[in-house]
Amino acid sequence: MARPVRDYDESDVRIRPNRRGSRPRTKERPKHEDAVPGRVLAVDRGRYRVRVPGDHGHHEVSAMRARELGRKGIVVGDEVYLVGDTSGAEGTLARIVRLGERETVLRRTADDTDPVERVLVANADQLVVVSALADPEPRPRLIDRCLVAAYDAGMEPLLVLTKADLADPGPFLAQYAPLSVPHVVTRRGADGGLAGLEEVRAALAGRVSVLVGHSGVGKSTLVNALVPEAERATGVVNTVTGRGRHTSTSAVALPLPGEDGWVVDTPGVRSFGLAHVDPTRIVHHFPDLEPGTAECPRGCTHDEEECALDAWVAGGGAGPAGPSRLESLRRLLRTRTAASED
Ligand SMILES: Nc1nc2c(ncn2[C@@H]2O[C@H](COP(=O)(O)OP(=O)(O)OP(=O)(O)O)[C@@H](O)[C@H]2O)c(=O)[nH]1
Ligand SMILES: [Zn+2]
Repeated sequence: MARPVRDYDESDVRIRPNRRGSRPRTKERPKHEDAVPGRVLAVDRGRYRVRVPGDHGHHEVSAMRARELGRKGIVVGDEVYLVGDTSGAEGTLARIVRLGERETVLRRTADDTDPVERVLVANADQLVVVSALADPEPRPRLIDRCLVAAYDAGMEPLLVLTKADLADPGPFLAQYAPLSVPHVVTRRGADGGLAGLEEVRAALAGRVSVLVGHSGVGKSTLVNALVPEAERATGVVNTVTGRGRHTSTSAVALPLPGEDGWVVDTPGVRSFGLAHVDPTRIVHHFPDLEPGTAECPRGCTHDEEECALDAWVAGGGAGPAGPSRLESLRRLLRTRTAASED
C-alpha cells in the first residue's frame, strides 16, 4: 500500500522563521493561499482599482502588481488575487499576486500605424454598440468593425440605437436584419427622460457588457441613466492616484444597481483595429451557415472562390435567408481587412 502523501503546506513553512529572518527556507514560491479575490474596475498608470467582496457588501481597494506577475498585463474585468493591506483604507496599497483565467478577451489593434494588439477588457460577455440614429449619423462600417471584434472575442453583440426621437430606426435596422443582432431603441421622451431604458436594463441584466460608441451618440447619457453613481466611481480613481480628473483610463467597469451585472465604459476607444482577427471565429456566430463550411478547403477565409459556402447556400443549405446571411458574413469578413474608420 502506498503511503499517504502529505501535501506541501505553505502555512507550515511560513510560521517557522529560519535563522536569518522571516523568509521561508524553501525555494518554493509562496502560493498566497490567503490571497483575497477581487475584480479590476479601472487601471490607471500602474494602479489598479479592485472591487473586493466582503461579508457586508463590497469595498474598493487600490493595488499595484507584484513583481512575481512578470510582464503579464492586467486589464479591466480581470479577476485578481490580492495580498497585503486589502482594507481599502485611504493611502493603503495592496499587491496583485495572481490573475484568474480569462473567459473572454476583447482585443483591438489601436490603429493602422500601431500594429500592437492590446487587450481592452477581460471576462465581458456582451459588446454593446451604441449608435445614434441621427446627429451624428450612424456609421455602418464602424458598427461592422465592432461586431467583428465582438465575434472574435467570443462576445454577443447588442445594438443600442439612440435618438429615435430624431429619426425612424426602420431603414437602419433593415441593414442589420440579416445579421440577427439583437437591438434596443432609445429616445428622448417628452419629459426629457430617456425612453427605452427599461429594455436596455433587461438586455444588460446579469451580464458583463462593454459599451462602445463614437463621440456624441449619447453613450454618457445612457451610462449615467443606468449607473447614477458613475461620476462618483470615476472620482475614486482620481483620489487614489492623486492626479486630478485627467486619467489615461481607457475602460472603467461599473456595477449595475442591484448587483445585476456590469457595464464597462470605454471613453478612450474610438475604433477597433482588427488585424488580429481569425475569420473562423466570425463564422461561428453564423450557426446557420457554419455547417456549409465542412467542404471548404483548409484555411478557407470564407471569402474566396474556393469557399464551399456559395454552392451550399445556393443549394438551399441555409434556407431562404441563406443568401442575405452569406452576404452579411462576407461584409463582416471584408471589414477585417478594410482600412479602419472611426
Ligand atoms: N435628441 C436626443 N438627444 C440625445 C439623446 N441622448 C443623448 N442626447 C444628446 O446627445 C448629446 C451627446 O450625448 P452624450 O451622452 O454626451 O454623448 P457621448 O456618446 O457620451 O459623447 P462623448 O461625450 O463625446 O463621448 C447630448 O447633447 C445629449 O443630450 C436622445 O435620445 N435624443
Ligand atoms: Zn469557406
